[in-house]
Amino acid sequence: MSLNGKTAVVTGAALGIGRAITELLLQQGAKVALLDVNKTASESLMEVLHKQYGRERTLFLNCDVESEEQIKAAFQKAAETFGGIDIVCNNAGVLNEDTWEKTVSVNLMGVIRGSYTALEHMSKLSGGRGGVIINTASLAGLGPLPSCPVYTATKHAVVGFTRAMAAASTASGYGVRFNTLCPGFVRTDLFSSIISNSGRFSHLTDATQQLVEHFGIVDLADVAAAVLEMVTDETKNGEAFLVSAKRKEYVRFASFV
Ligand SMILES: NC(=O)C1=CN([C@@H]2O[C@H](COP(=O)(O)OP(=O)(O)OC[C@H]3O[C@@H](n4cnc5c(N)ncnc54)[C@H](O)[C@@H]3O)[C@@H](O)[C@H]2O)C=CC1
Ligand SMILES: CCCCCC(=O)CC/C=C/C=C/C=C/[C@@H](O)[C@@H](O)CCCC(=O)O
Repeated sequence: MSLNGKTAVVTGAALGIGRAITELLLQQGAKVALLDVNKTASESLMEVLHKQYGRERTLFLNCDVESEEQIKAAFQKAAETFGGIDIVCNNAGVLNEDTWEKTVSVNLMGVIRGSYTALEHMSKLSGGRGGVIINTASLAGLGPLPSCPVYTATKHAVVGFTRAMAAASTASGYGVRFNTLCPGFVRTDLFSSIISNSGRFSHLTDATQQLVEHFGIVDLADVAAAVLEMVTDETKNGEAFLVSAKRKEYVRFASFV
């Protein structure tokens, strides 16, 4: 399915998974607003994207997802520039067990802030045309990563928040689908930071290495493809897509009703 005429916002778009998602959405025809705090990486990516896709289909906005003011201004600018918003990927995340309050602030509060701001533009109840929101959690949102308890907590919270928002959206008639991306290990800057950023749990690095060996390293292309599937398949709402090197599947959660 082509994304021609669709407009996307991706947070943490300059590097790693966010960059891969951005490039795939552009390949499929969407216009993309790239939100990131890393101005240097964003500007060098923008040079590449301008050459490949022209200047009209991309917009870089320097935006820290920890800031309500910056995120509101960035979404407003994206909506004005492209004429509305159809797809939002709340992807920005950090892993640091030392500065764990910041990990909660970016990974959880940033996703909540991004989702609520997105709804102001996308909900059919507030004049939007509906659409889809993909929140990046992790395999660590489904099971424990022992060297990173706070990171694990934020990712479990993203899964729970996104599933609840999907149900809330259906019950309220927002016309917006919500799905969670749960990648296994991906070779990015965040992945490389594990030893320096595990804080008081740095002695558990070997246990992480065992998990890496067990789950393998998943390709960025497979992660981005999972996002595209959840964006384009209109039957997907409230799903969590597990994408590791060995397993690619929608998660089955226990039902208590
Ligand atoms: N690399 C991995 O193994 C996995 C990563 N993830 C998640 O995927 C997402 C992306 O991670 P990676 O691409 O690996 O990381 P990365 O470190 O390569 O890229 C993260 C991007 O987010 C940006 N960013 C960080 N804080 C920000 C903030 N406050 N506001 C706006 N932008 C900000 C960075 O500047 C960077 O461009 C994160 O949510 C991460 O938790 C999930 C599973 C596995
Ligand atoms: C090494 C850097 C970390 C990179 C950041 C990540 O988000 C990587 C994600 C990897 C997390 C692994 C978590 C392991 C979970 C297991 O405990 C297992 O219980 C998960 C099982 C999930 C399932 O089968 O449903």
